[in-house]
Amino acid sequence: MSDVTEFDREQRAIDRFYERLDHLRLTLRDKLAQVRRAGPSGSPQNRSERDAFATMYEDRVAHLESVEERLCFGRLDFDSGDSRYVGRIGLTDEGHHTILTDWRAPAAEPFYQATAEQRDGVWRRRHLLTSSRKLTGIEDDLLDLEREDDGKLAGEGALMAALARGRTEKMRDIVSTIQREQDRIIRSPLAGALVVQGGPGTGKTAVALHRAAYLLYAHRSRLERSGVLLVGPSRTFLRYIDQVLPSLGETGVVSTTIAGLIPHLRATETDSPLAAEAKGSRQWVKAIERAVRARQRVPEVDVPFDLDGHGLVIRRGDVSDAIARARRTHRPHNEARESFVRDMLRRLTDQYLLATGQDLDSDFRSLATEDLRSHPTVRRELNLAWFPISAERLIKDLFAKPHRLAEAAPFLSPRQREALLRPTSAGWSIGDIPLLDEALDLLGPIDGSTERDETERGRAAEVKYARQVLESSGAGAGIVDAETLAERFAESRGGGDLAERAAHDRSWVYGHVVVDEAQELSEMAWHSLARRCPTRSFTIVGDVAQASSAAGTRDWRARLGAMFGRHLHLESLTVNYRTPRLVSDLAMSVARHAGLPVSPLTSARDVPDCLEIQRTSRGASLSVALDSALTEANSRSEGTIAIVTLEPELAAPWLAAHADEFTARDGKQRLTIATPGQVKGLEFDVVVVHEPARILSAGNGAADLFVALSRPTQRLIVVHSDPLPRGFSQ
Ligand SMILES: Nc1ncnc2c1ncn2[C@@H]1O[C@H](COP(=O)(O)OP(=O)(O)OP(=O)(O)O)[C@@H](O)[C@H]1O
Repeated sequence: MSDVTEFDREQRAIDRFYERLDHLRLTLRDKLAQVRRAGPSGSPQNRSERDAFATMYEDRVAHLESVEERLCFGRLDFDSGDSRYVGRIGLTDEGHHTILTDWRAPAAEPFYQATAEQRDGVWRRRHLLTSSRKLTGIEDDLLDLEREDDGKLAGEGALMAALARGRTEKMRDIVSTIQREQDRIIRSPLAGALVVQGGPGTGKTAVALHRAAYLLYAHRSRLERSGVLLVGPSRTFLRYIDQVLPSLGETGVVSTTIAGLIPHLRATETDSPLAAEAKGSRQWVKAIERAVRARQRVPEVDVPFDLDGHGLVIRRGDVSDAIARARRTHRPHNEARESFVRDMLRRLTDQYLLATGQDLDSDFRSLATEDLRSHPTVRRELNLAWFPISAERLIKDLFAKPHRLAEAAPFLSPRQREALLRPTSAGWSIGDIPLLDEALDLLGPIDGSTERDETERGRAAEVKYARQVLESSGAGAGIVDAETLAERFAESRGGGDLAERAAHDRSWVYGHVVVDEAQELSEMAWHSLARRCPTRSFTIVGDVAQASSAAGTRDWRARLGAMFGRHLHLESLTVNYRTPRLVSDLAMSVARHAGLPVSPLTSARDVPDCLEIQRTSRGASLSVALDSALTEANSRSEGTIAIVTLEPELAAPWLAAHADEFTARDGKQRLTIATPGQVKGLEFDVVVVHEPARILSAGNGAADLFVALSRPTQRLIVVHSDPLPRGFSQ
């Protein structure tokens, strides 16, 4: 279907979209220039207003810049004779008629959903392949002629071209080739928790990111202000995916790791599997509460002391009452301490005034209270009764002092307790982060200031101010509402954009949370995330067969059932878009032999010569693996290569000596040498797996080997001197 006239006609349509895009860009740039030309003069209100509009225009220009590639990628032809073009964004002509439909709009849905069985009035789906602004190919799915298309891939040519492309260090969007089963997940309702289980390469990450973009489009007013939180397994992974959402025109997503949930801390240590499992239990919610309560203590006996020659007593009964009253405020420990101290000082002041024969409302009352506040015995005893403490100190003490751990966490076995003990000087691990998070919530900041209240007060003030600006100037009418303008004001005052501010505010409440590689999360990590999204609107993607953390899960319902109840929905993805069939079958065979709970998986494509197994003599396998990577680099001008080994540090000197040979034309490194844990979620054109049997027998064995074997998009090379694990030949 690519005769010249048809081709020309489509090229003309594409030209028109770019013309319109250029026009929009120009208009916005003009507006931006006008705002900037106004310069830094005028009242502070005028300046803020101008800054706010400038930032908004800049954002919109950036958005329009980001849709340059594959602006339009599809067309739908209906039985009615109508046709509709589908692209990255929606465009209208001068008369405000839609000429290009945003891929996320309901009108674009048939582009991804229509089949010969269920055509939705579509007789032809056309894929437009472009390079820069030029049409390079047309591919048609004729739906009214096709039957029996179950399992068929939509736009197979376009899809295969996308899958065969060499990889870079950044993931790309898949907007033009989203498949039906993926689209259904992307467009699922916002409410509830959607869990997507799928084997390696089934597009879980891609789907999760496109779903975030879809939700921001379909529920813009709800999500724009609260934002979306994206949780990934590592910083490397977050860097790998960081271009996808901007290329879909979305920037309101905060990405982080579990370790990054507490911005000022770094998790540098690795827990033993026993410690990781022990720290993951949800029972820590109660344990931390007990640990906090242990810092609220009634003295064993009454404590007498003397003030100005008058004998006074810190009575156990008073302390006990004051503790109970302070607890009833339901404030965090460090904040409620103020109530406790105030209450105790009031009681002691009464005692003092009575002892000195003065009225309880004497003028000396406040002086007496101050004397009591600074009395060494009173200070010591009140501190002991209600100890101000930071979250870091609370958790460090728990793991350094066996009696504290035993008191707070009686559910731990002696072996687990032993595995958790460590000196206070030790660094943090990922497993500590949710415990610290819980402690921060129960303790509050140590100086007693309420960060959350301040943030909220600040935000309300911004909105009020923005409303006044809009009312007084009328400038924003129809373009921006007060809340959006308030966000801009906050930005122009150096507060950073929404994503930035949310990322630095532990108490930020998100409208939706997307979790990738979710099988790794412990119960406590889920508890931390639930706090950040009380509406429990989640997209959760992962593969239980790839779970390598001892605190991770192999059963979604068992792990998440209590948290989401009947709002938990399970979906699955079954087509592997990454790995060539032979390699995928090998990875699955090894995983099955190792007893992993693998999901059904079929590969989308075959690639000739995609598997090589090299046996070497003992001691030579690492150098053979390195040489193989070099041979691959020399034989292909582009694409990425990884060596997956338990000993990446041994290869470092070799890599330093050969760095040039792995440098791509654009100066980027093409070779990665990493452990299986470090390549989780990533993919490379060529993967060299070094000594699979050793990977299998190490800590997280089977899952790690499954991850390693399922990373390549083109070719897998296995280098070994130890015998191969079961499942390699069958
Ligand atoms: N519909 C599609 N069109 C084009 N490419 C796709 C499509 N679906 C997935 N892919 C590609 O397949 C590869 C694997 O996708 P992705 O990384 O999202 O898989 P995954 O399920 O998260 O894998 P893993 O569990 O191994 O982390 C990526 O390169 C992705 O772009």
